[in-house]
Order: sequence, then C-alpha cells, then structure tokens
Amino acid sequence: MSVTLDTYLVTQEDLSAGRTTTEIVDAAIAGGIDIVQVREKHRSAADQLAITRELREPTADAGVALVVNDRVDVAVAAEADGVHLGDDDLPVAPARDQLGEDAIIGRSVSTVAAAATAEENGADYLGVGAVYATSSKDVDADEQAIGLDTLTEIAEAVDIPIVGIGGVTPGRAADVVEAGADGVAVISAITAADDPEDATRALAEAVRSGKRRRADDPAVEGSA
Ligand SMILES: Cc1ncc(COP(=O)(O)OP(=O)(O)O)c(N)n1
Ligand SMILES: Cc1ncsc1CCOP(=O)(O)O
Ligand SMILES: [Mg+2]
Repeated sequence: MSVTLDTYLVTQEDLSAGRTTTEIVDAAIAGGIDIVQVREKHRSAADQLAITRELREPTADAGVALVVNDRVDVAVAAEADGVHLGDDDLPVAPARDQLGEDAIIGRSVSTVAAAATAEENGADYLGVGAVYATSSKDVDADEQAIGLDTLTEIAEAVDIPIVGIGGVTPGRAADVVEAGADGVAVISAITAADDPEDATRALAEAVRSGKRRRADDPAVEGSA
C-alpha cells in the first residue's frame, strides 16, 4: 500500500458551520486534499455508512483515498480504502485480516514505543498527536500536546510515514513537516474555515514549504 498523506482531512460535521460533510469534502477535493477520514463519532453506524458511501464515488473519481475512523465493519460495507484505528479499536492485524493486504490501515500514536509497536503490527502510516492543543477531541488530562520534539523522535524511530494531527493550521503545517512529518491531518483548519477549498490549498502549500525546508537542512542526511 502506498498513499499520499501530504494533506489529510478528518471529518466532523458539527464543526462545519452548517455545511454537510459532503460539501466540506467536495471543497477539500477541489483544493487538492490527498486523503479523507470519515470521523463522525456521534453518529450511528448506519449514518456513518451512509456518509462513507456518499463520499465513495467523488473521492475515487478524484484519486483521493477514503478511510473510516474506528469502524472496520463500516469500511468493509462502504468499500472504503481502509481504516484509522486507535487504542480502543480492533488491533491492526485482525483489521488487516478483514480488509485485505491492499487496505490502508492507519494507527494513532503519541509515543515512540507505541509507534514502534504499530509499525511491527503492520500499520501503513501513523497519526501522531496531538501535536498542539486542540478542542476538536476530548483528551484525557494526562494526554497533553506532545509537541514537535516528540514528533521528531517518532519520525526517526519508524520507517512508515507519519502525519501530525492536533491543532495544526496552515501557519503551523510547515513546522510540523520540517520536524519530520510526511503530512498533516486536520479537522478544524479545513472544516471550520470560511473557505475550505482555500484552506486546503494553503495547507498543501505549507506542507511543500516544510518539505523544502527539511531538504535544505544541513542536519538532515542527504540534504543540500
Ligand atoms: C490521522 C489521525 N490520527 C489520529 C487520530 C486519532 O484517533 P483516535 O486516537 O482513535 O481518536 P479518535 O479520532 O477516534 O477520537 C485520527 N482520528 N486520525
Ligand atoms: C482526532 C484527533 N486526534 C488527535 S488530535 C485530534 C483532533 C484534531 O482536530 P483539529 O485539527 O481541529 O485540532
Ligand atoms: Mg479512534
């Protein structure tokens, strides 16, 4: 499995100022989004399935990967490209058994040890965070923002791609990528933006800028 992860939209309709998830995703596709995760945690499985099915054709037509948060069963039923799994979900290996070798399976981590384990277990990519404080997800009191230094340690510890998530904005995305992420995952930076299409473009430009900065860094092996 190989997937582009530069810009990654995680959906959450209740942050979209009255617009539907499909409208937000359509705008993100127009702005060049690479991958979309259906994360409508307060909706029923039936609703999650309906939303994912509605997004199947437009994402496939645009060459945009479509994954489902938490629910392997919804991903199978909607013929999504994969799932994004966290600590409370099915482990990677049984999810792989159900979804197949070609499925995209992402795993959330916030420590080097968890990242190494997820890689060993066959995850295709890691969602690393929360990098910065966020109000889009309830986090336990002991789960503070991990910051860029921990993200760099995780990036250096694994060979699979990682995306930084949590409080990422167009103004911060270049720093996240320069610190070692392959891309950035966001909810509010696109979903709550006045113009989600423009916000997606701004994120993509910031990711390119972070990659240029990393390539130019003499501390990075093989750079100029
Ligand atoms: C890309 C990406 N990274 C991390 C997460 C967080 O997943 P999880 O820890 O399972 O929490 P919920 O999103 O399920 O509340 C993610 N969804 N996507
Ligand atoms: C789902 C998730 N996992 C870690 S932080 C987060 C929320 C990201 O939302 P935002 O981009 O609005 O901070
Ligand atoms: Mg989850």
